[in-house]
Amino acid sequence: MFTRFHSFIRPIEMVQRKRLVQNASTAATQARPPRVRPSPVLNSMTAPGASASSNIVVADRKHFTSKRFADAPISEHSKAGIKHEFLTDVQDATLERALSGIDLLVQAKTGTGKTTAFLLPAIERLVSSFSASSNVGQILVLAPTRELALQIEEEAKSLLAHHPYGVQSVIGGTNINTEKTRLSSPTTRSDILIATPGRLLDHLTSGLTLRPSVLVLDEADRLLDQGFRKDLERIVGFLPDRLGTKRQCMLFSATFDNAIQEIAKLYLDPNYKFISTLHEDEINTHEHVPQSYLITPLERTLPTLVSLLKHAGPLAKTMLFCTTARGTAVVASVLQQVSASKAGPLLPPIYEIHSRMSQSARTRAAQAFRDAPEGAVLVTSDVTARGMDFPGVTYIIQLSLPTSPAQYIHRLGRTARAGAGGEGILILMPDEQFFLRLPEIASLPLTPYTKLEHIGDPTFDLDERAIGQAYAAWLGFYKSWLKPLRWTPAELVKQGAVWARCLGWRGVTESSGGSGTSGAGRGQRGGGNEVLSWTPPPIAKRTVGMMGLRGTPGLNIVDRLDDGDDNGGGGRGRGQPQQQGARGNRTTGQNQRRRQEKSQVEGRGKVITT
Ligand SMILES: Nc1ncnc2c1ncn2[C@@H]1O[C@H](COP(=O)(O)OP(=O)(O)OP(=O)(O)O)[C@@H](O)[C@H]1O
Repeated sequence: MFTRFHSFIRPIEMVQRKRLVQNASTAATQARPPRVRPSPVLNSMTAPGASASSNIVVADRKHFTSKRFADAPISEHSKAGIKHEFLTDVQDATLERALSGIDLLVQAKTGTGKTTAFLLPAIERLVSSFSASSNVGQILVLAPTRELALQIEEEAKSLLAHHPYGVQSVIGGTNINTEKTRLSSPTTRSDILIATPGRLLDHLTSGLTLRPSVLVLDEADRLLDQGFRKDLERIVGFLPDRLGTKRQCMLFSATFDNAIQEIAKLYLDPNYKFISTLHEDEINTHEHVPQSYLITPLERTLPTLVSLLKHAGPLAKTMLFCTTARGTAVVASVLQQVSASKAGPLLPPIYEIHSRMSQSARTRAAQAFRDAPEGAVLVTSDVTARGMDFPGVTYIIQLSLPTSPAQYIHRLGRTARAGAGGEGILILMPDEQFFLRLPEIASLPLTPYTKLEHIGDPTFDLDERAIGQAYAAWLGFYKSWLKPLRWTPAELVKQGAVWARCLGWRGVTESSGGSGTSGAGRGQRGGGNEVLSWTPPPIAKRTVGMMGLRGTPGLNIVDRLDDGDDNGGGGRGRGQPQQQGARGNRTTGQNQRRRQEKSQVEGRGKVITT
């Protein structure tokens, strides 16, 4: 479980943010214009409530200092590449220490400029050890998701615009041979290498040699949790000894969990510095972001969602987080249908992104949402929960339980970035309210949501197979939460049936004898003698076994699903993107890692495919 980090990491170097703010306000009257010149990104941001054409509303200047990049101890080439004027507090707190070459562990709120904070000193390291030929991966940056790796690559390109160095990324879901060609090309510089762990391992195991002088772990707590830990250990095993090469290591995140204490020792020099721009007792989200929760019965979830989107209006830029990849696909499909229906409310264009899509479809969706100046909804799994910097996001809706308090904070952090405003809404069903009482969440300024409009019951017609997949994914997700939910496996199955019905599963067979394996619901119809048997979506025996639900009443167990996918996966729901990807010549190991890279979140000890 996520906890504050300060209490156990030593040596701790807390940055006095108050002091920074004071300095900033004193200096503001002398050196600084009344309002900081907005960055290009800020220029495209619209605060909630403001129309897209209105000027930016800068909601929170707290994380900016009065120090200018123009005065920073960095090369002129770097200065020329920076699009910002003033350093944020995390950039200020880390720059000189990072330049000195010591190892750093850095915690700062979401959207406060951590990417520049690690890229800039790393680039300066290249400047001080200039080599006319490319030193592949002299700076190695690891990121947990492909989208984040691509985003960091873009930022590095921009910072390198006036330097002779180059940056490349290696990520899962793309053709590995093309990457190999790029990395070995004498004409392409790859001084900075941004990678997702699985794909980097593929390269290292097939002969790539790296001797990085700087290693950065972005979203370090995520990279060091169970899902990636083994890969990380193996990657470091391929690198030369840290002491021998004087490799600098920097770990960045907005959150850290207990596991990092042990892992940090493996990655950091004993004299590392811990830098936090959070105060000991400060809450870990932006205070100016209104955050509310809405409790709604499971069967009202989808109408509630439509109501929220309607209330947000056609100009809102919304990220809607769902629990699993399958769940994301099905919610996106529902919203697309509601949006297409003439009788339904006017909704902005709906995009979707999750790990069941091909990488090219993921990249296209991310780009389309990024480019949307206003009025767009990205229905997303946790693949975009961390680090993604989509400009102008005004609303974050979280549908059902986030996998942890840390994940709630990261998802919320997709809005209100770089001082802009935003709003967050968490939708829970009644049994999920325990989440609000978890200490890390109870301390946040979460208030009940009151502005819900009546929306009626939007109609939609989902592919039966898509419903079946979403149902199985739902059971898998909630199976790992049984204890706090106080559900028995039988209750879980009962609730799963409610979810399937909510998605439009009919599953009614009229017979006098019932359907054998199910018995999820039976009733009399019209006062006659006809027995009505309600059957939930079929679920493969093997999946039931893997979920530990063998013997639980109310399941419709079949030996195999018609599409031959025991895990309730593989098929496509109507309107869903194709799942083919650039597969190249993959080995079994690569395929395994590809699957692992897809499974982004460790939900309470279980890997959940997001
Ligand atoms: N000094 C600055 N002045 C103005 N804007 C900045 C500055 N530094 C970074 N930004 C902008 O702020 C936004 C957020 O930056 P970034 O993505 O690095 O945040 P982060 O702290 O890494 O967030 P997360 O924790 O979500 O990964 C980006 O659009 C970036 O261009």
